[in-house]
Amino acid sequence: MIKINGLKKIYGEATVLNIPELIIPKSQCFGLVGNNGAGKTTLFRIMLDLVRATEGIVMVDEEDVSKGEQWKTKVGAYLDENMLLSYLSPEEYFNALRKIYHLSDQDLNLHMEKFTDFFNGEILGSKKYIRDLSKGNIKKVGIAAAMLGNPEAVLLDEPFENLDPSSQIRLKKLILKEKADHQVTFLISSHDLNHVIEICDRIVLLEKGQMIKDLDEKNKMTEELNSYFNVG
Ligand SMILES: Nc1ncnc2c1ncn2[C@@H]1O[C@H](COP(=O)(O)OP(=O)(O)OP(=O)(O)O)[C@@H](O)[C@H]1O
Repeated sequence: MIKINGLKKIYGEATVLNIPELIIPKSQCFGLVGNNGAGKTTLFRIMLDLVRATEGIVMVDEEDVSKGEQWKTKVGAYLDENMLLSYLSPEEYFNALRKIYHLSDQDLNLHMEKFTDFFNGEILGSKKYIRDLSKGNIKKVGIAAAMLGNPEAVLLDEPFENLDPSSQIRLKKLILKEKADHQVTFLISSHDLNHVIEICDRIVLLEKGQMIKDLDEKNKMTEELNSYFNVG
């Protein structure tokens, strides 16, 4: 379970995030939406202790992420290309992660098998370094890496961006299957309302760092989000 309390991030005079309380239970597929600059990436970065909050606390299973290390074995994430070792081939990268997570070759092979359709024959055996893959294929490496090591929660920033339509559909299936089979909690930020509405149990709408909607009824998500984003 992820708990946020009194979280604020202030840059100079600007408060870019202000979340009094947010609790994300185990196995929830949590969608985060909001216009450019709303604070989605900042929230994810603070949750992963990549950026320090000005005030407040993020807890993963009762552990403050800015103080402990144990949570790192429970959380996988892909925010951007900076999280990868782009000078490695995908195989070399996955194998390095396999060693970090103390997985066997067989564990890694089983994990890779889950991504066969998603990779579409373009990732493994491509004889390319990660940096030389297309943007969409780099994203696929990052997403597969985020799900390696049996994390309890996976944070994905704009996972559908740069993916072709078939890959977007395959990713939605992968997320739903991981959630159903292993009760993985997913936190997904996206500008694609249709995708998040389809797969998320709950969607929070951020505006200028504030949570202005917290929606958990499927039939209301479409109406509420369309009316908010319809700039007509
Ligand atoms: N290092 C920084 N210094 C100053 N301001 C920053 C810094 N990092 C982020 N911000 C500001 O924080 C606000 C939130 O940015 P953030 O990237 O979290 O938004 P976002 O919702 O992820 O946007 P997008 O949809 O465009 O990716 C923006 O106004 C941004 O300019």
